Amino acid sequence: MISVACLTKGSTSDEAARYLLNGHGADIHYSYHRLIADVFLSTAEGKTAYSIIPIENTIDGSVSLHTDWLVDEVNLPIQAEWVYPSIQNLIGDVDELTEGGELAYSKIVKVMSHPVAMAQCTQYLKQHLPHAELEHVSSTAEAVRIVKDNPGRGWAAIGQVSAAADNELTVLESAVTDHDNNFTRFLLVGQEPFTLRESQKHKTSILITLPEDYPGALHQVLSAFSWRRINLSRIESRPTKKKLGNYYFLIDIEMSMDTILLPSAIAEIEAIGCQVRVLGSYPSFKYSSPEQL
Ligand SMILES: O=C(O)C(=O)Cc1ccccc1
Repeated sequence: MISVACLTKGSTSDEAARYLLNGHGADIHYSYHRLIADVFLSTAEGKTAYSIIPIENTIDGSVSLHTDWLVDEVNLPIQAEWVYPSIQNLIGDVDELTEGGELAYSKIVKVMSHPVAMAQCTQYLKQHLPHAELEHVSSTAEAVRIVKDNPGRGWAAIGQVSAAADNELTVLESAVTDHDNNFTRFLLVGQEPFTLRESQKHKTSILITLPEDYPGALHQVLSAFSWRRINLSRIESRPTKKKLGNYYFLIDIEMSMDTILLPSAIAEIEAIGCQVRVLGSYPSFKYSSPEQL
């Protein structure tokens, strides 16, 4: 049995998790949490083998809060990454929010969702629901549950079809996301390597803190990769939170730690006085169809 911690049942994370994990003959047990902090802590405290973390979005970029948790609060290696299309829908009570069989935008006074899902629907909300109050909650599934628990108030949620069904609500308008190619990158974190399926691609994520007294250190870091022709797929700076103006760099590398090249690049970077922390070396899965990665 593989135990997995995830945001609320019916959340985008839940659907993405099922896409990666189900259908491989393994017995998966999900434990659901309202807050991403509790998703992380479940595995950090050894209650579950893995946690599912949404980490980056096509529209919004990095989910900073989750990145910070991964870096500052827990020490859980990344064991897999995959992308999943996060298509959101407008959900509510069909009797309350329609008129003559048509969706009545004017009846909606408040829309609730997870901030990332809300950001994915910015244009839609501006165009159709400029009058509605927007409220961020801990997940799309939580938004749908709150709408269900507050009938007659003109509230709607942005979330997943399965959450609408679980709460006996209706998808009033489907695919309200502004862009069709809306993908979210998810991470599977935990102590054990992920072996459920084979991947074509492997990645390594590292965190680099530059020495303060070494001008041009970032340039040196990048050149350690470039002359070895090692491809980087992401570089992002985040404040260290220890001193104003101090940053670390999060770098995703399209190569496994099992190669000779990558450890030697890291050794070169350490030699100039950088601190390097490997966040994980892991298989990367590409979304290809609803059935298969
Ligand atoms: O709120 C959810 O359903 C989540 O799982 C977080 C999220 C929201 C939007 C895109 C990806 C993940």
